[in-house]
Amino acid sequence: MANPPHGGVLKDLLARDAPRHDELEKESETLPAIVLTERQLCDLELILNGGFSPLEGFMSEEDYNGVVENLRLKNGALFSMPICLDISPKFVEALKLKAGGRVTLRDFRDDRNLAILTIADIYKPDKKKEAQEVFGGDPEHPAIKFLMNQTHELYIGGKIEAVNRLNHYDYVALRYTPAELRTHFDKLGWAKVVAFQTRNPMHRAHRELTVRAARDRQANVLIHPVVGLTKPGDIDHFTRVRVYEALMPRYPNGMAILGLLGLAMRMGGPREAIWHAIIRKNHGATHFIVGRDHAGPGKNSKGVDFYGPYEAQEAIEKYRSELGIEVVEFQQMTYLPDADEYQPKNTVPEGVKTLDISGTELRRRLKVGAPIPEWFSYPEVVKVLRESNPPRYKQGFTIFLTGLWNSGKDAIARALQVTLNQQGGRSVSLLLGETVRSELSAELGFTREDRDKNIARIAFVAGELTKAGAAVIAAPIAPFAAAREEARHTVEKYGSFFLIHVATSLEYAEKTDKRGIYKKAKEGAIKNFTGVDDPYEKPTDADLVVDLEKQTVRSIVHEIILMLESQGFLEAAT
Ligand SMILES: Nc1ncnc2c1ncn2[C@@H]1O[C@H](COP(=O)(O)OS(=O)(=O)O)[C@@H](OP(=O)(O)O)[C@H]1O
Repeated sequence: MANPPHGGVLKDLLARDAPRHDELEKESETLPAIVLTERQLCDLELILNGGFSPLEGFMSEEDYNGVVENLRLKNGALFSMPICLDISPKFVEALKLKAGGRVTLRDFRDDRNLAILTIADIYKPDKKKEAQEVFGGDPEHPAIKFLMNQTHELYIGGKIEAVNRLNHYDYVALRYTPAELRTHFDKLGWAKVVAFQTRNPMHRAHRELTVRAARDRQANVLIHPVVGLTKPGDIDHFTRVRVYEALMPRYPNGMAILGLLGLAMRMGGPREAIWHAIIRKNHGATHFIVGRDHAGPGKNSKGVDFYGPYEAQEAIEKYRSELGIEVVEFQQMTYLPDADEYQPKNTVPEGVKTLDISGTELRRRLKVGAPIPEWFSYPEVVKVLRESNPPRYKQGFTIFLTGLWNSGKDAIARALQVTLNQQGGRSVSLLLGETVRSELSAELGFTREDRDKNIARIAFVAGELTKAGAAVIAAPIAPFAAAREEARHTVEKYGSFFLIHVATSLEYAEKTDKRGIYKKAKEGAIKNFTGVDDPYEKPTDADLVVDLEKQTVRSIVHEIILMLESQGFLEAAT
């Protein structure tokens, strides 16, 4: 039998309310609705499926205060994390929400009604106290930043009736509800299950650690990674799940299974560790691995750790007797090259050689395509990570040429396009000013506002193409520094951006104008013409400055190619 849930009864609201589904669905259509955010959706899913048992809804004021102050619900049960539905006073007023009323909770992704909440109370939390008591009070803590900047002023508490489960479209088969996992453990005949929480890719050390935990306790293993919300900047869950799937065959057959948990983490260290243990208990695990700095957000900007390395383990220890899940303390594993094995760091005798690769070093190696040794990770895991972190020579980039009309930027752009096509390896997209103006921005004129919009559209397209691995060459006039900076910012979310100022002088651009455009502009036939009666703000942040009066198109293209090559974009690593 799987471990009994927290509080004794699995609060599987979906199963409980299934017989009343049609009636509840009908009612949900008639009620005012709150459209849930991504984080609220994650919380709701775990309330609906019993992952947060004994909760049956979002916390009312008494439960909330009890949890913040003493880690206890009103009924005395241990619970360490406030699970609250925040709402703005304006919204409460607009929908005339009040205690006793009923409100539908809706999914923002597909507008489906998921639940009905019967309002117990609407209250103003003491956010300062919550920040201090729950997360430790450092204003740089991500959960405190979220609480202060993104969480609305009021919380709305009340019990929930389930209408529909959340729809997922990724890794659906691996997302087990607590009830499903419990059934699965029973079917497999697993009496003892060690759960392993992670928000990172797993390597050989993690495999050794979990196997060791299983061996010590004569248990099986549940790899239970978080795929809801983790720390900003973490490796995306798509990559991670492919990593876990690649790793699973490395466990002895029948020893371990993989299940995904749609939790929104708070990075709350000690409080979060207790919460994680309760969630795993609800999913049927009997043992839970708690590591060094478990669910901690690392260091603040002054380099100070938000939590002590063993604070989480100490917090758990304090509640050990009532947790109902045995905590297995994580010993950091280290590699002993002479023995070709992993050992807990604290058991390695002095003088014995050990090897480690830090997360930062791993990211560096992935970025530059440097080797990752087999003692550290399995080739199939590294392959997945490399696919998601291709080396520079496989990454997309944007070359953004800015300059006056007839500065030569279009000629350079076209010559660069064919040069890169000749090189091969990437598709090359050319976004000339005139093409964009006719295909994307036909309705725009040449006011500053319209020009800014035009550049923002180019940046959006360039960003998407860069993300997809293309070489993008954009060549608008882009006379304003702020818009160029914004474009850099947009593209750099996905790849590299090079600003090239084609600094050919106005005199030269005018002298070589075979179409008589400058003449027309000077005569007033074209208004707001850049360089004539509209400004051009010279870039101060260009990655390269070129000038067609002093250089040929060929030499400029060569300069750009050399710049790309020097940064690893053109040469395949050996
Ligand atoms: N007032 C004014 N100022 C500047 N340019 C003008 C203006 N009116 C029209 N054109 C023609 O529009 C083309 C330049 O547009 P861009 O998209 O590169 O400009 S911007 O980056 O949005 O500022 C460029 O067209 P092409 O020669 O076809 O490239 C200009 O000739």
